[in-house]
Amino acid sequence: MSLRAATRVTRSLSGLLPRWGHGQAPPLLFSQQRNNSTSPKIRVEFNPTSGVAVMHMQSPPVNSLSLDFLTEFCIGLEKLEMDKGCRGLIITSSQPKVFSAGLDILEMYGKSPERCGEFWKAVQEMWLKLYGSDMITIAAINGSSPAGGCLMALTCDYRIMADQPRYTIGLNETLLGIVAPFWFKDTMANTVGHRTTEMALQLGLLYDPSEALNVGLVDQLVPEDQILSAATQTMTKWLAIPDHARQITKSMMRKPTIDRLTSNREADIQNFVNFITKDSIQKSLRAYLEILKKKKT
Ligand SMILES: CCCCCCCC/C=C\C/C=C/C(=O)SCCNC(=O)CCNC(=O)[C@H](O)C(C)(C)COP(=O)(O)OP(=O)(O)OC[C@H]1O[C@@H](n2cnc3c(N)ncnc32)[C@H](O)[C@@H]1OP(=O)(O)O
Repeated sequence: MSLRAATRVTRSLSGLLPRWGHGQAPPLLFSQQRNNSTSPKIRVEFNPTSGVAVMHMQSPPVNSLSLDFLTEFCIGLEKLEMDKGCRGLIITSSQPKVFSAGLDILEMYGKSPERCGEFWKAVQEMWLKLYGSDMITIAAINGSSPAGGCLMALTCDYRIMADQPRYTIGLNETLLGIVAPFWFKDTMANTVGHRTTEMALQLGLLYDPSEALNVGLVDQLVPEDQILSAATQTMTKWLAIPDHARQITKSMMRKPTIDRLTSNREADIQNFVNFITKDSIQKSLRAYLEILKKKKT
């Protein structure tokens, strides 16, 4: 059964699930240790001659955005941002078939409100740093990229996706019974327009590469083995533009969206915590996690 079809079963499944109290962790059925490995989740290669860095996401199995991952990502990004010699950043995945599976669902399931707040602050930080980056940012999407993974790609200046029909990309939050926050929605609308975003978000649409190119969610498709060379070629074109003019233009386009979150950060964290710790939402997340597990059997 496809994940999308399986997700439709969530509603009928949820009636069979046991209830648990607000803020109380249900029995741990899932491995909560997976992302606690101490090996680096991000590998950065910087070429001082070209001024371009390649960030490889290497957090098995699916580069899910855990608190540890996001912290490492932001530290890496900050270091590159402070290095005046670094003008461009390509983000890609070292994991087979997946760019990023989006937010780590285990960070949102059975966690205390304090921990959820800390996690959400890190998600905001990743978006603020990447969307507001002075560097030229290119996502080399060499695998599926749902929800938060799609957000990460949308936050870059340019998106190249591997032309592999089984890969999908989109903000599919509603399929999990959750809602894409306003700044996820704004980032998508800034890229593909209001109408496409409205429909995609309500239906939780996951696009294959050709559909994603058609709606403008990605800018270019290439065979998977050419993704880094295509990203490097595009980067060369962007590097030819004087930095200050490009950076001011980028800031002019993105500042109103960034300001909207910056001036509502605390309220946004509170909204997230209130929403995600609701019994009904925890129940949906649990059912979704079970579906992900069952997919294998
Ligand atoms: C009133 C308004 C209030 C607003 C409040 C805002 C609330 C909004 C909150 C949050 C927004 C949410 C954003 C998100 O990003 S949620 C995450 C969404 N992600 C997904 O739906 C992706 C799910 N995963 C997949 O579809 C697939 O795993 C895949 C296509 C990425 C890869 O497929 P495949 O290679 O076949 O791998 P498996 O499915 O077998 O997975 C391997 C392994 O990884 C686990 N896993 C997958 N995704 C996640 C994840 N996102 N988080 C944690 N773990 C994940 C999966 O369970 C398997 O685990 P294993 O069995 O232990 O190996």
